[in-house]
Amino acid sequence: MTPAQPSTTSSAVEVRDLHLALDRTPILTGVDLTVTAGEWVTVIGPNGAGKSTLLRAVGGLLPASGAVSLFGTPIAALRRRARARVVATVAQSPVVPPGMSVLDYVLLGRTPYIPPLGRESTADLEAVHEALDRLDLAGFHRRELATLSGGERQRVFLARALAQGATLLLLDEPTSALDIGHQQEVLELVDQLRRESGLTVLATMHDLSIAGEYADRLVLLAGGRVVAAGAPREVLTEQLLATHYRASVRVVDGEHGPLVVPIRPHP
Ligand SMILES: Nc1ncnc2c1ncn2[C@@H]1O[C@H](COP(=O)(O)OP(=O)(O)OP(=O)(O)O)[C@@H](O)[C@H]1O
Repeated sequence: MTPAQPSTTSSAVEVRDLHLALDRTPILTGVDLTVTAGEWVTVIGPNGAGKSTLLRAVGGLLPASGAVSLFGTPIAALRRRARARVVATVAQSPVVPPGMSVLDYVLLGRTPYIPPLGRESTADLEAVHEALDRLDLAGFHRRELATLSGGERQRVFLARALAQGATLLLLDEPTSALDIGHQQEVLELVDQLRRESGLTVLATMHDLSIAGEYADRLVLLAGGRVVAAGAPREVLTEQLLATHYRASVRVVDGEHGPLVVPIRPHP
């Protein structure tokens, strides 16, 4: 099967009336979501809202009823290798194979390009080293992944996704373990790739100010349903955040979008 290409349609992700249950518990109910090619959409929402589950369904990692299409092709019609060339996922806590080096882990991102029973090519190794360089990880390639700090490991997970060369990145809280400097570095890099290579980004985030600064649109998920969607200014309102997060916040104007400041409710 020919991998879906972003040029065939302007819609990168199309989710219609998605219903998903885990262990017979409904987790997502009637979710609609569209991400245009080249767009950055971030799903926000309180703990347990269903954000990770939604990303996993979009990546074809969980069966769901309703329709999920990537670049105009129903996800069920994309075979595993074809899908891996289109979409790369950075999960919240990926499984780390014991004893695996950073290089071998990032090389897993090249699996869709390596023939069955074949070996990696020079181009595969170049892609791996380029991804490591871009994530400030040059020199780490021989290290055992398990010995890295949480933030270093999170950058390795992202390096694997970049090495995969997919046109759609699904990032589940990609900066949760990063210090503020590496947070900015990683998000700026993703944004740069988006501008240079037309990458499409669907992310989840808990830091609402950062979510609003980088995303074109935000989708607020609560109780497995979309309760608000639109430009950051439309979604990051004190009222919506009070209702759905039960949080006391002030929203102030920032240079690149609204900034959400938590205010202690009962000083
Ligand atoms: N196998 C399962 N069986 C039943 N419920 C599950 C199962 N896996 C996940 N859930 C529940 O699904 C809900 C949504 O989980 P999910 O991880 O998608 O939420 P989230 O919005 O990403 O949360 P967080 O912000 O805490 O990471 C949670 O209430 C979780 O407990």
